[in-house]
Amino acid sequence: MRPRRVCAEKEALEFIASGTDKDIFQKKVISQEKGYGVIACKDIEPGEFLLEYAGRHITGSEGEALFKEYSAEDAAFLYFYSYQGHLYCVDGSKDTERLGRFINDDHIKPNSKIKIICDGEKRPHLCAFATTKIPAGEEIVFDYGDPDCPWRHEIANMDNSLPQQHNEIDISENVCDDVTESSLSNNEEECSKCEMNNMDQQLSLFVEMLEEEEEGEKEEGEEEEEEEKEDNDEEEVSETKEVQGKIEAQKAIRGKPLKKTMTEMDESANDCQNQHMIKVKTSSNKPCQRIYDKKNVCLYCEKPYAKITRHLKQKHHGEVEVAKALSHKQGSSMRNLLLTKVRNLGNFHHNSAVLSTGKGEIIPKRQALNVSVATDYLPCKFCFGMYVKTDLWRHHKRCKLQKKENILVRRKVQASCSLLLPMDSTISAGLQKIIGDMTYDAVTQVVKSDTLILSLGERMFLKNGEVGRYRADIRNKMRELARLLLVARSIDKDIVTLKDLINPAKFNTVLEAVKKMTGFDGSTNRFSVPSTALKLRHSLIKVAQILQGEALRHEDEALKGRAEHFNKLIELEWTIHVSSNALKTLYQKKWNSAQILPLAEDIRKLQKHLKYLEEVNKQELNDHPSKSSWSDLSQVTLSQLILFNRRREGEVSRMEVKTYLQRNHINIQDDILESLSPFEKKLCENLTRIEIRGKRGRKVPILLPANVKESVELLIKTREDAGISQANPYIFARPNYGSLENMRGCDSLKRYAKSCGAKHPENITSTKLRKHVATVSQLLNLKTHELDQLATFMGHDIYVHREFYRLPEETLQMAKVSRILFALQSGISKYKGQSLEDITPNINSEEGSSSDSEDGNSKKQTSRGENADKEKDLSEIRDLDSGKAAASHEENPKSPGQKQRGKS
Ligand SMILES: C[S@@+](CC[C@H](N)C(=O)[O-])C[C@H]1O[C@@H](n2cnc3c(N)ncnc32)[C@H](O)[C@@H]1O
Repeated sequence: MRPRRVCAEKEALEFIASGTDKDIFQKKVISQEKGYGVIACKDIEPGEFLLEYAGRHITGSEGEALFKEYSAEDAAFLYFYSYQGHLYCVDGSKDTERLGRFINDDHIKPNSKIKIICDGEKRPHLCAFATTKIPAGEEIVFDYGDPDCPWRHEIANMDNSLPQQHNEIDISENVCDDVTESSLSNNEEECSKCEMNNMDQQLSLFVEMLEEEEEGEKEEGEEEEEEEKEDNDEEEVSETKEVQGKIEAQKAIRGKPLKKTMTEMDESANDCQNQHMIKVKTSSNKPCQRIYDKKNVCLYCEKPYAKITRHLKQKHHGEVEVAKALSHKQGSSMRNLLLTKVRNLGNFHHNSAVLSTGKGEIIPKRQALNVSVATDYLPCKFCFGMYVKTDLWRHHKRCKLQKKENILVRRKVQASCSLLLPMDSTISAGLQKIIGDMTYDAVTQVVKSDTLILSLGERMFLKNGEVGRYRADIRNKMRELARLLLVARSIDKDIVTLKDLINPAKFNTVLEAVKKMTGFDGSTNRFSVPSTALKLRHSLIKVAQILQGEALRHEDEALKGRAEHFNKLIELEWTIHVSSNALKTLYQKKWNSAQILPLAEDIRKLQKHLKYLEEVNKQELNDHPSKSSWSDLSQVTLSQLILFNRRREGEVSRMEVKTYLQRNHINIQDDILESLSPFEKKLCENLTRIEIRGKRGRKVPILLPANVKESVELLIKTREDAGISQANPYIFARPNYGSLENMRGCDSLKRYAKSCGAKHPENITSTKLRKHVATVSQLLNLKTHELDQLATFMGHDIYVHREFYRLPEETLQMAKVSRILFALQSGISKYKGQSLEDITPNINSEEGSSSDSEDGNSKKQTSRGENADKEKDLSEIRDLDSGKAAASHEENPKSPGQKQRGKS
C-alpha cells in the first residue's frame, strides 16, 4: 500500500509531463443536475493517481478577475489554491479532452482528493488521488470544500427528511473540509530516495498528518481510529525530519476565490492581548510537522487527556453515555457520534469554567492556526463543540445531533448558542433573555461572567425590566461597566473582576480607565464622550452599594470597608477629576448650535399628507386585509398620534392593545360638562383619552381624534387577518416574522416627513415637535396654571418645561429683553409698574406701522389663499405619495384621492 503512494506521485509526474490522461476513465453524463462526470472503467486501489486538473495556470488575482467576468458555468471551472503563501488559480474552462476538470463534488463520500504536486521545475499541478477503493463503474468525486455549493443544501435537506439514513452517513461536519493539500518531495530522484531509504511508510504517514493539519479538521468518525494511529505518528515524526525541508505548506481551494476569514482572524487576534487573560488553544503544528498536543478534557474526571477516546473506553465504560456509545459497532457512525458528544461535553465544561474565572485556555473544536480570542467562539447547542461563532450557523445546518425543528434563522444562531455559556444561575430568566439578545463579543463575555455586573443588571431588571424600553437601558449599563472593566484590565494586570476595581486602592486605576474609555484629552481637559463619563459615576456608586449589601449579609467587614471607602472617594474626588470637565465639555458643545424647530408650513403639509394616506389605507385594509396594508395604516396612525399629541415617539409606539381596550369609557360628568364652553364641549365629544406609561413610569395621556380612533379600532380588528403575532401586545406591532416588537414611530415620522414634500423634513422629529409646542406656548403668554397643565400633558417635569422648552435664547433676547433696552433709550419712567409684556417702546413708528399693515395683509392673503391652496395641496400629497412629480399629476387629474375629495 504505502510504496504505491510514492509511486503514485511518480506516475502523476509522468502524466503531468506528457500532458495526457490515464485511459481508465470515461466522461459520462451522470444526471441532469450534475451534468458530466468521470467514471472509472476499472477497479482502482486507494492512493492511486487518477487525473490532473489541467488548465491554464494563472495568479489568484487574474483568477478573481475571470471569476467576475465569466458566466456561472465557466466560473465553475476556476480552481483556486494557495501555494507558498500566494494565491493561484487553474482555469479549466477551456473545452479540452482532459478529464480532471469534469470531476464532480461529493463532500459526504468523496473517493479522491486533490493534492498539489510540483514538477521538476517546481511548478505546482493539481492532481486527484484515490482515497478509497474505487470499483469499475463508480464516479470519481472529491470534496470541493465550499460549504455553500447549492447542490449540497439540497442533499442536506434530503438527509434531514430521512432520519434513518442520517446515521449511516460518515460524520463529517467540518466547516473547512474544502481545504485539501498535499506536500511532498516530488521529483523522481526524491521518490526513489524515499524508496531506497525505506521511508515510504513514514512519508506517507507524514503526508497524511500534514493533510489533516492544513485541513484544520478531521472527520469525526475517523477520530477514534486516528487516535490509535497517533501513537505511531509521534515516533515517526522525528524520522521524517529529513524530508521536511522539501515539504511546503500548500492549500487548494476548489471553485471560488479564497475568503477573507484568515485575515479577519489575524485582525481580531491583535486585540487579544488587550482583551483578556483567556487564551484559545492554537495549533502547535509547524509548517512541516504536525504536533499532537491537543488534549481533550474528560467529562468525568475533569482532566486533560491526549487520547480521550481510549481513556473513556478504559476508565469510564461504566458511565451511561460511554456505555451507550460503546454498545454500537466499532467504527460505526453512531458510536463515533456519541463518543464525540461525550468528548465535546468534557471540553465544554472546561471552557465554561475558563470563561467564568476569566483565566485559562479554551479548547475549540478545531484548533485555530492563528491566535484568536475566546469571544470568537461559541458552543453548538446540539453537540457542544466550540466553533468559530461566524461559522456556527453553517455547522448547525450539518450538525448530526441537531433537532430539525430547532434550526434557527442565521442571525439567531449566535444569540441562542451564547445562552449556553456560563452565567450566574441565580439570575432571572428575564435578564438571561436580555443578555441573550446582546451581540456576542468581548464585552458581552465580560457581562456574562462578572457577577457584580450581573447583580446590577438584575436589580435594574427587578425595577423596570418587564417594560420593553428599559431593556436597552439595562443592556447599555451592563455593557458600559464591562467596557470599563476591560480597559481597567489593560491598565492593571491584577484586575480580573469588577469587584477588584471597587477598592480604594484601585481608585486611580478607575479614574484612568474612565478617562481612557471616554476619550479624555489631558491637554484641553475635554472628553470625547462626556455623557458616558458622567453616567459611570452613578453605575460605580450602585455597584459599590451592591457590594456593601453583600458584605453586610456575609458579615465581611473588609469588603464593607472597601466599598464604603470607594464611595467616599467618589464623593470627594469624582467631581474634580471627571464631572466638572465632562459637564464643561457638554455645555460648550451646545454653544452656538442652532436650535431649529419644524416649520409650521411643513407640519401642515405633513398633516394633510397623513390624512390622505389614512383614507387610502383604511380603504385598502378594509378591502384587502394583508400584512402590507395593515402595516401602512399602522405607520400612518402612529405618525398622526405623535404629531397630534406631540408625544415622545417611544411612548406612542409602545401603546398596548390591552391599555386601549381597558381605557376609561365613562363620560364626563354632566355638572363638569356644564362648566365647559360650547367649543370645549365639542372637543370633549370628539376626542378619546387614554393613559399610557411615559418616561420614568409617569402616567401620560394620549388624545385620539375621532378619525384616528377609527383607524386604531380597525387595526385591532384586523390584526389576526393581517397575521400579527397574537403574543405581540402592541397596537403598532411589527407585522413580520411573528415579531413581538413594536414599530418605531421615529421611522414612520421620518418616512412621511420626507414624502410629504416638507422643506425641512429633517426637523420633523418627535423631540423637535415637542420643543415646538412648548416653545410656541410661551408666545401665547399662557398663565402659570395653564402652562403647568400643558407640561403635565406633555409628560414634562414642570421645571424642565420652564427651563428648557422656552423660546430659543436668541429669540428671547431679541424679542423680549430688547424691550427693556429700547425702553431705556426712550425713557423708562413711563413704564413704571408694567410687566415685560406690557412694555411696547416705539422703536420706529413708521417701520412699526408698515410692518403691522404688512402683517395684516399677509394674514388676509393667507386666509383667502388657504382655501384656494387646499385643493392644490391635496393633489400634491397624492402625487408625492404615489411617487409622481407634481407635473405628472396634472396630466392625471382623476386620481382616487380627487374623487374622494369631490364627495366630501
Ligand atoms: C468543474 S464542473 C464539473 C463538471 C460538470 N458536471 C459539467 O458537466 O461540466 C463543476 C460543476 O458541476 C456541477 N456539479 C459538481 N458536483 C455536483 C454535485 N454533486 N451535484 C450537482 N452538481 C454538481 C456544478 O454545476 C458545478 O458548478
